[in-house]
Amino acid sequence: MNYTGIPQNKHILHSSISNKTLRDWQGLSCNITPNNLMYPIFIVDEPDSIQVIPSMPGIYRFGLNKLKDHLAPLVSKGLQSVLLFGVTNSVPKDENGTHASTQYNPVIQALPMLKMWFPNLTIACDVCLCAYTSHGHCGVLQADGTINNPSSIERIAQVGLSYAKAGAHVLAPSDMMDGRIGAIKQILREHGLANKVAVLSYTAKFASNLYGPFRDASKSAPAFGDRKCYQLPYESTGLALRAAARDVEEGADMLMVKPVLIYMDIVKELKNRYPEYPMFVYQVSGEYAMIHHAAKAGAIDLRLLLTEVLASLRRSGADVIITYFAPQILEWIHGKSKL
Ligand SMILES: NCC(=O)CCC(=O)O
Ligand SMILES: [Zn+2]
Ligand SMILES: [Zn+2]
Repeated sequence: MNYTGIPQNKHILHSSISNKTLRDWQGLSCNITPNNLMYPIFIVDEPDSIQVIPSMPGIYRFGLNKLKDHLAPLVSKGLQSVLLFGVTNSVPKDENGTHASTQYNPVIQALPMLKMWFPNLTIACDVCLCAYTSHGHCGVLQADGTINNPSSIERIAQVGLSYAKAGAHVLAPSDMMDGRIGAIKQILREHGLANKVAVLSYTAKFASNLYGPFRDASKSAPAFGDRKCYQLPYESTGLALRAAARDVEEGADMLMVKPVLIYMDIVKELKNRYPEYPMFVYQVSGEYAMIHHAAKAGAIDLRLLLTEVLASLRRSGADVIITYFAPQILEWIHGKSKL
């Protein structure tokens, strides 16, 4: 025995983790509740169909008449929020994405129904043109094929307004045009909706190789070129920070990093810089596919790995995780008090 006062026991860590409650106390800020989840949904313009998406096993495109049955069990398990994407098969596409803001847009049709069926569900709408433009780009183009930024943000603001008028609680512009947050905030103010509708900015949306399955799901692949002139280069922390400063300045209510698993340094940095803002992260289609296929091949255990991934996202600073795994996670939360 040594009673000299030298704190020999100070670095014994096992005492903090020797039972489950003790371990839980070490990570309470990483807990996952239904409030930490947002579920992306594809709504297709064929009211009675449920369409398989081959590149995203387990995820479907739902027609308007199939949405209620899909969502009701999830809402009863605690689902708090959804992120809506429209997918069009028969709606004519044009240069300006005209039907992104008309009744042809399946999201605009679905909003009043969803609000009636699920009055406590918070509904966010992805605001973009790419599913409605003939060229498949996220903005309006000039004759030489480059982005016309002023026309693009005018259209994006109009699309946002039409979702807001149809009942959206949150507008999430994913187009990555300069000035879109300010343009949306301005049009909401002009129509008396600024105090009712929040703006979740896809702040740091990187030009990633992880979006492939989504483009298949939403039929929004660009007809030519790529999105590198408006999405962020993945090497650039500097542009991600400038994008966040810009969006905060323009009045964004919530921030997002997308994709997430290979961008967690950015999540941490943005959360440290903007602790006042809820931090959203989007676990995108390619991340979903990688985890799904690894589990299917028997390389990893889906539940164990996903639990670890979710905890690590929370640890890095994420408040809300947008994930295609939401139904699965809710099922686990529902079956057990803690994930
Ligand atoms: N605005 C949404 C995307 O661009 C892609 C999301 C995904 O890959 O899941
Ligand atoms: Zn887009
Ligand atoms: Zn997008």
